[in-house]
Amino acid sequence: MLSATFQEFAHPKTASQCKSAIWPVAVRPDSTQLIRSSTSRYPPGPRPSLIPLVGNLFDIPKTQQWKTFSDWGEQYGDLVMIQLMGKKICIINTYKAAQALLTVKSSIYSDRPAMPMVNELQSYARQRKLFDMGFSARNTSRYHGIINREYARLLSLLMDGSKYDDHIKKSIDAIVMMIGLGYSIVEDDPFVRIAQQAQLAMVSAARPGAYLVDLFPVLKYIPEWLPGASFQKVAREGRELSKKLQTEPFAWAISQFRKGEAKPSFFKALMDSERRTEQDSEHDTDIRAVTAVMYATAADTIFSSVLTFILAMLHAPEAQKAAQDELDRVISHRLPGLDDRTQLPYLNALVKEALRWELVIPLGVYNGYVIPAGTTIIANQWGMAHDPGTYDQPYEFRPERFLGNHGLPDPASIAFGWGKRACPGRYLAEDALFLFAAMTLTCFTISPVGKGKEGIPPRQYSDGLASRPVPFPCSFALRHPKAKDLIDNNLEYDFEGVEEVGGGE
Ligand code: HEM
Repeated sequence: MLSATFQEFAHPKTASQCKSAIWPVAVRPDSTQLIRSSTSRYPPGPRPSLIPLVGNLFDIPKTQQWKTFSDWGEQYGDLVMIQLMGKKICIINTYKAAQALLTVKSSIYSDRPAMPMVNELQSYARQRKLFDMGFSARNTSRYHGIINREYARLLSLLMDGSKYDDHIKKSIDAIVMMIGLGYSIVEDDPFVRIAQQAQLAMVSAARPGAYLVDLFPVLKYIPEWLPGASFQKVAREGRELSKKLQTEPFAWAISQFRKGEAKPSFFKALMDSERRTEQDSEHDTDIRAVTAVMYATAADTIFSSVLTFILAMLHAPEAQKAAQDELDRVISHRLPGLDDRTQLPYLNALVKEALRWELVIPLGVYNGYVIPAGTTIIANQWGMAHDPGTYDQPYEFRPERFLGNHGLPDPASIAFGWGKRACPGRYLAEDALFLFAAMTLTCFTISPVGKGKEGIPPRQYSDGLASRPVPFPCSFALRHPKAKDLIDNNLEYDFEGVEEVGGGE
């Protein structure tokens, strides 16, 4: 059954679509010739090297691999097969194929963790259920008060105009630590520092293909002093950081809980849950791991999506203006909240477009794929979001594409991954991005610092599992005197009434 689906996508584009235009084919003089016949059960792809085991190693660029994968997609079709060290890797470049292979058929994945380097840091498969419970749409809405309060403070800091990215990063750290543990961060916070280090180790460890151990789990048994086994060192350091991340903040949270002083949070919801008994050490181990994963994954991803939103506002001032007009029309006398979302269709479309325009996680890696046995799957999320066959003029920032009955895939269904391994923090991420956009656009105009087209910062993104814009200057200018009043009045507003976060779902 699956092979039928696989075969459905495992053919190249028609001759007219296919740049090489020689399907089925054997020979072209460059390294990207098609090498398989139409009767092959595998999709086509660039020709692997004749040197044993090297495969397509030298065809894969060291940075921004997703762009090369998209070029291959145009050349070979929805699915592209490459080889590394004798191992087959299938790249999915279109939403349609990803839906069929990764979502509809997601039950065929093994539960086996995808990447040993990452899983050294976050072996929490058993704990996924707790995550899903804590961050269901309903439970996430109980954290809205925390996000509101922090953003209200952030607006007043953005008025000073400088170091906007520092202010935003701290605000998101504060949100994540409060939601995760009920913890208020301080200047140069020690827990935030550990979370950042662990996150960095995880991100560099998870760069697809960065470490062969991702493809050959057996390599993890090689001692780290052997030449070429530097991944062992990274994994060891990652394990140490992971341990620190799991123990230090948790010890603080437990002491608060025992004193009866724990604030509503993900941690407290799990501690209060009916599943836990006083002597339940297994459940406590799960809570420790899962809260650590939460603050290691949430802050940087939300930060990246917010930076992309800001960069997009510099590239598409007319979209910014349209969202501001909508906000002024619908809510004029107060700051917007998440409850206003249904009244703000244009802003909703703008946030979707920000998730599509650049991807926080450009590539997803999946293992345990059954057919062909042992194939590693790379979901080229970036390629899917920029596929002109799905989104017209994909490099343009055009929220209008998501207005009315557009029939387009929701970018969230690409940006947050697939099937069983899809992002459990999706609702929190979307809410945090939406509220950031709504509050900042109500109060500020976001503009480039420089003049003219040259003043607009380029769309340059970092590499790694999670990508973000390289730092760029911009200005937040108050839109009108009333905006300052809105900000000042909200600082006095008491958002303390954050609801208890219940277990429930
Ligand atoms: C805009 C922000 C975010 C984006 C775009 C994003 C995207 C993703 C994607 C694509 C995956 C799947 C990775 C894979 O292919 O294996 C993922 C996994 C994950 N995300 Fe997010 N994420 C975001 C925010 C968050 C937040 C706020 C949290 C925590 C509350 C979170 C927690 C996780 C966890 C724990 C996983 C691993 C899930 C598993 O393997 O079962 N993410 N995320």
